[in-house]
Amino acid sequence: MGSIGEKRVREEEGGVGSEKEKRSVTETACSDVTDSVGDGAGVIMKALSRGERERRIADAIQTVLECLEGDSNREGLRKTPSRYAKALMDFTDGYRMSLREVVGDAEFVESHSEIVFLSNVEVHSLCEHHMVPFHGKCHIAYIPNGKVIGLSKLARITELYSKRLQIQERLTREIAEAVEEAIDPLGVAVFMEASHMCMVMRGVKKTSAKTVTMSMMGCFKNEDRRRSEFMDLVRGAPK
Ligand SMILES: Nc1nc2c(ncn2[C@@H]2O[C@H](COP(=O)(O)OP(=O)(O)OP(=O)(O)O)[C@@H](O)[C@H]2O)c(=O)[nH]1
Ligand SMILES: [Zn+2]
Repeated sequence: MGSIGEKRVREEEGGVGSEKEKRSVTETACSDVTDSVGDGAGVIMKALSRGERERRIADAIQTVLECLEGDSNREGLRKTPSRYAKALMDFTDGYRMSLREVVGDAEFVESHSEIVFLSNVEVHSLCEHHMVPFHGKCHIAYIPNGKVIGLSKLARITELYSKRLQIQERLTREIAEAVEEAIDPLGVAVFMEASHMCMVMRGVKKTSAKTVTMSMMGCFKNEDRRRSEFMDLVRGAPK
C-alpha cells in the first residue's frame, strides 16, 4: 500500500472515488488562505480567500433571512449572516485539511500484532442532501502490521472527514481508507451509528431511528474470526 501522498495523487488521477471526492482532495491540497471550488462540469479552480468565501455565504444567508422573516435587520439577526458563514466554514473545515497534516508523524514502529480498538469517537457531520446535521459515534479497529498510529489521530481522521458534506456510508468508508493509507495495517474496521436530523426534525420525523454503517478492510473483511472479534468489542463498548 502506498503512502498518504501517493493516495492523494491516485485520487487526483481518477483512480479512486467520484468526481466529488476528487474535488475534495484537490481542495484539501490547497492552503488555508486560498481555497478552490469545483463545479459540476469538472474541476474549475477558483481562487477565493477564506474571507471572500465567508462574504459570499453571508450574502446568501442574508437572502435566506429575507425569505424567512422579511425584516432581517432586527437586532438579533443583524450579525447572523456573518455568524452563520463562519459557522458553516467551521462545519466544513475538513476540506481545508489533509490526511498528512492530520496524522503528522504519529506513526510508530511497533510489534504489537493484536487488535487496537478505539470506541465511542463522537461524530458530528452535515448530510449532503439537506445540509442539516447527523451525529452519533463510531468505533475504529485495526490490526497493526509493524506500525501503530497515535490514538488521537484516529479521532482526528474522523474529524477530517466528518467536517465535510457527507453521507454516512461514505464517511465510514473514508475513515477506514485513511487508516489503511496511514499505516498499512493488516485490517481496518469502522462501525458508525448516527441519528440524522433530516429524519428527525423534518420529513419522515422518526426520532428514534438510528443508522448503522460499517466498513471492513483486509482481515476484518476476509476472516470471520476477526470480524467476530470486532463485533464483540462493538457490543461491549460503553453505551
Ligand atoms: N444513504 C443515505 N441517505 C441519506 C443520508 N442522509 C440523508 N439521506 C437521505 O437522502 C434522501 C434524500 O431523498 P430525497 O427524496 O431526494 O429528499 P427528500 O424529499 O427531502 O426526502 P425525505 O427525507 O424522505 O423527505 C432521504 O431519503 C434522506 O433520508 C445518508 O447519510 N445516507
Ligand atoms: Zn439529510
